[in-house]
Amino acid sequence: MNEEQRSHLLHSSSLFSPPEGVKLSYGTAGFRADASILRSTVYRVGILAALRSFKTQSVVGLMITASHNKVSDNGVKIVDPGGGMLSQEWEPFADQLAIAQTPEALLSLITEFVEKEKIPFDGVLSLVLLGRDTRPSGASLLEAAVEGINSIFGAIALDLGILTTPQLHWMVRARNKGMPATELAYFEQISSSFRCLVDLIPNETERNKTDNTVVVDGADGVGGEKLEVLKSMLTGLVIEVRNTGKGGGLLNDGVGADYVQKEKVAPRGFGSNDVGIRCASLDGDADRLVYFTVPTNSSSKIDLVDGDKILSLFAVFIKEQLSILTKEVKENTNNNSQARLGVVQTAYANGSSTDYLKQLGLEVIFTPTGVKHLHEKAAQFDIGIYFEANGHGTILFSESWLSWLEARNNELSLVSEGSEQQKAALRLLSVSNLINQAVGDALSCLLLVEAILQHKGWSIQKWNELYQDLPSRQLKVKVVDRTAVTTTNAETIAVSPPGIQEAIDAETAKYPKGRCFIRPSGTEDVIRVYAEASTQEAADSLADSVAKIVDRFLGFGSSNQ
Ligand SMILES: CC(=O)N[C@H]1[C@@H](OP(=O)(O)O)O[C@H](CO)[C@@H](O)[C@@H]1O
Ligand SMILES: [Mg+2]
Repeated sequence: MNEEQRSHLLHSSSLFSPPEGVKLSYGTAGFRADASILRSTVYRVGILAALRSFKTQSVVGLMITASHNKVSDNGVKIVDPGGGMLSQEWEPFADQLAIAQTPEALLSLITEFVEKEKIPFDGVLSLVLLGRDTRPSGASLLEAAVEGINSIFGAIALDLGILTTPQLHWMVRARNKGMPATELAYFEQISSSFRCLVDLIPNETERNKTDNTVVVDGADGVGGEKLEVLKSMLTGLVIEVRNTGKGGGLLNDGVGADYVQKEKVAPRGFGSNDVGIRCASLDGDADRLVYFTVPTNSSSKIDLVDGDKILSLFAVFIKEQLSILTKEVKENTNNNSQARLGVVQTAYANGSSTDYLKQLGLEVIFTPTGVKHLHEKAAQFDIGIYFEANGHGTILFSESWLSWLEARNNELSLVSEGSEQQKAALRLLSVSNLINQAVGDALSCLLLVEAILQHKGWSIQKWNELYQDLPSRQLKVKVVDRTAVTTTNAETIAVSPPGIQEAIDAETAKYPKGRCFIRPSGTEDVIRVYAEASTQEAADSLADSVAKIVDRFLGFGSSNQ
């Protein structure tokens, strides 16, 4: 870096001092905190994004959101060129940047890093696409990000305004593939592939049996707003959006997928008038989706249809279409077409869902929490389906398998246009266009769920009966230092503090079908406890006892203080 660049950086960073006494880290979803302390962090992530773009010689993204967290929080994360999360190798550098106390310290970190990573600056591209959710703090944080990007000579910031997180991921990926990357292109792609799937519904399906109306809770955030636009482009589906953010409701306040999934109650605006109706809920940045029904008008409790069940529905459909397609291939050619279909879950997946998926004959793999881990594993299959129980997930198709599928479809359209096999090929191609290949996307998942339910002629109740969830309970425990807990085996076993896993095991053994694990949250300053057992009372009691164990080992009254 030349002298001019160095002094520009020193000056620019002197306007963004880090908050005192706060140590933020680039967790499962980037940096997140109370919005009032985030300006310097966001500025620095702007610098990081510009460097990432120079390094990869590609377009990257920067998203300002705190997803399902409360409206006064905000956050920032980088989207890598492929549309996925920032490479994990760069996360430690993000942490160091965020805590550098002075402009000089910041400059020396950057200089060192640029040399170590051999980041090229001369005459090459650096473009960062920026998006933000509807939080009021978003506009000023976005300015800080732009300042950060502009502090690196040659880097260009392009503000795309208010977007869902998955839209930004999609646009970064599309742009790097040389495809149209506008919001309109996004809406057109997902609405037209939905239409293809609906057009391919078998005639024998009693279409009228499925109600084609779904009522969606928009969490009073960006998802509700975007769904209003998308719904006008759809045929064959009626979407009623509530909690759009326009009616004065507060973002994520008693609404949204996280609330619905964790509390298992109906969001604001849903109740006794909705008994039996198919309802869905998005989170604050529309990268999570859950479904639910209100079973009776006597309580606010709901029947939750979570991410595990969305995964199962997708798996059933994909497996079915693959078997139609490859049956033909096996009979007529030697083509090595057998797609490797795999499923990726985390320890939060309901035990019944895993049993069900294994019964279907699928390969099920577990990873630690956080999309980046799931995504990476799913990408190793020809078709990899991943979901977190909370409703974040997608289906990834490998490039090589998609090329095979396209060729096969062309072949079939010549020799047996309109055959069952060709329809299966077309359906799989449509799924690959509909479903976001970059990241979990509530809007595209909603359309895929709706298309599959129509295809199968299933009600939400029928779908929910694929298997019955084991009762579960999740709790959070505040501790002195959550980093004292380290885990292994996809987070199912606590390695430290010593003795805690033995205590958890002893407690779990008391409960039939008991399963319990703890882990430090990557987005909140808490230890999470998850328990499953044969009855709700037992799951509650197991979670409670283990929360007490956590408190005994690590709480404010413990000797670790
Ligand atoms: C139990 C749970 O729901 N954890 C969530 C939550 O992470 P934590 O690391 O548990 O705070 O937020 C992540 C980002 O949205 C999401 O990927 C993850 O699944
Ligand atoms: Mg989210």
